[in-house]
Amino acid sequence: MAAPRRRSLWSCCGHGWSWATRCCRVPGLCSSRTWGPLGAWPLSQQKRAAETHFGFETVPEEEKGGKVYQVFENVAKKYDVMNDMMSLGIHRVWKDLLIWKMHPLPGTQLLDVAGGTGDIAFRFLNYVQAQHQRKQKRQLRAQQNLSWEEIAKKYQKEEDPLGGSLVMVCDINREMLKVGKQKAMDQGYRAGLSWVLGDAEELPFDDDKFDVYTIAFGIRNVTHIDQALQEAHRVLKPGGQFLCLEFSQVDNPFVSRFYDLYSFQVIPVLGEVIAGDWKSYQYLVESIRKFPNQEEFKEMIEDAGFQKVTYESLTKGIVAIHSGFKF
Ligand SMILES: COc1cc(O)cc(C/C=C(\C)CC/C=C(\C)CC/C=C(\C)CC/C=C(\C)CC/C=C(\C)CC/C=C(\C)CC/C=C(\C)CC/C=C(\C)CC/C=C(\C)CCC=C(C)C)c1O
Ligand SMILES: C[S@@+](CC[C@H](N)C(=O)[O-])C[C@H]1O[C@@H](n2cnc3c(N)ncnc32)[C@H](O)[C@@H]1O
Repeated sequence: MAAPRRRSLWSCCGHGWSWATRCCRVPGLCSSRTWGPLGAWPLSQQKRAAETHFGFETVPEEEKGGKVYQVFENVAKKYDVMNDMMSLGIHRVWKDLLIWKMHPLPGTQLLDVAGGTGDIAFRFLNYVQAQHQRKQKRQLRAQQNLSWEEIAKKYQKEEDPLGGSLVMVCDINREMLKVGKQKAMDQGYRAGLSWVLGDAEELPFDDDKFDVYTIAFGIRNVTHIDQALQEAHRVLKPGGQFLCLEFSQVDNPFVSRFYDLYSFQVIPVLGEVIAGDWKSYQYLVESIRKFPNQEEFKEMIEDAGFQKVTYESLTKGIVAIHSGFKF
């Protein structure tokens, strides 16, 4: 069932993200004439203008999307190098673990929301390709009368090295997708990969379409997390899996002290030195603190209709992988 559309005071023009050429959430960029000033709405509705957080700042809900957009527009070009520097490469291990947990089989249709510069998508493609090759080799070895040369020939003839797997990277930010597409070209990823501009809160896909939905370090930035979770549930096929990799709550007071020190004293400095952007990295560490802990987020996933919801904390709870199923 499709989730109902929300209506905000500064309502989106309704273009939808699948074809909009401008970001409706960035103030001043939306070309639609359907945007209206607050005064155009009845007073009773104006009073209900909800507030949310943007890091430690309190902002009207309608402003958060634009601010988040600007953060990722600013950091897009330095995003990958920043992640390696800030995490000393640990983010790569966390992302690998997400794919191992998914254990996708050839033929899997994956939707990677807030996919940014494609790290999850590329790992998925590597994994399914390796799985498919292993499967082929096993099948061919079973035909014992074939020589190794014949096996090699058959193996080379195979047209789809992914065994029908597909990954759709969906992100709200044009600049992040641009960097991702360039990376894909440079690294030779072409087959089985598509890029779509879209909002996690209003996904431009039909119901029951994907086997797996992933969101890595993305959901923390979404204004209405409950809405994004409902959308995840809607687009998954029955039996489909939801997987989320996100910062979480550190479970050890000693680690927590150093973690805070490193987060607040080192990360923004690195942001300034490497990306020339202190504020975006200040937002990163603040947004981590505002995100629900492992148990609270588990409940939110259950509230969206997912079943068998579990989580695994990694690196003392610095991040967690949550999993759930649509039945
Ligand atoms: C704008 O929004 C964003 C921008 C982005 O570029 C990325 C994201 C989303 C994030 C990712 C895709 C993941 C990659 C990014 C990060 C991991 C950065 C966020 C980092 C933190 C929240 C801090 C925690 C970092 C780590 C666990 C990575 C490893 C770092 C260290 C071990 C620190 C080493 C640092 C030094 C030696 C420098 C000196 C340190 C100090 C003066 C402070 C004292 C610190 C320590 C003694 C060590 C720190 C200890 C810990 C952090 C605990 C680790 C515990 C265990 C391993 C058990 C995005 O949204
Ligand atoms: C920290 S990056 C994560 C990128 C990638 N998943 C990774 O693990 O490296 C967060 C991404 O979330 C995207 N994002 C933020 N709000 C979004 C929304 N409402 N819908 C879709 N993507 C969103 C940003 O544009 C950004 O690319």
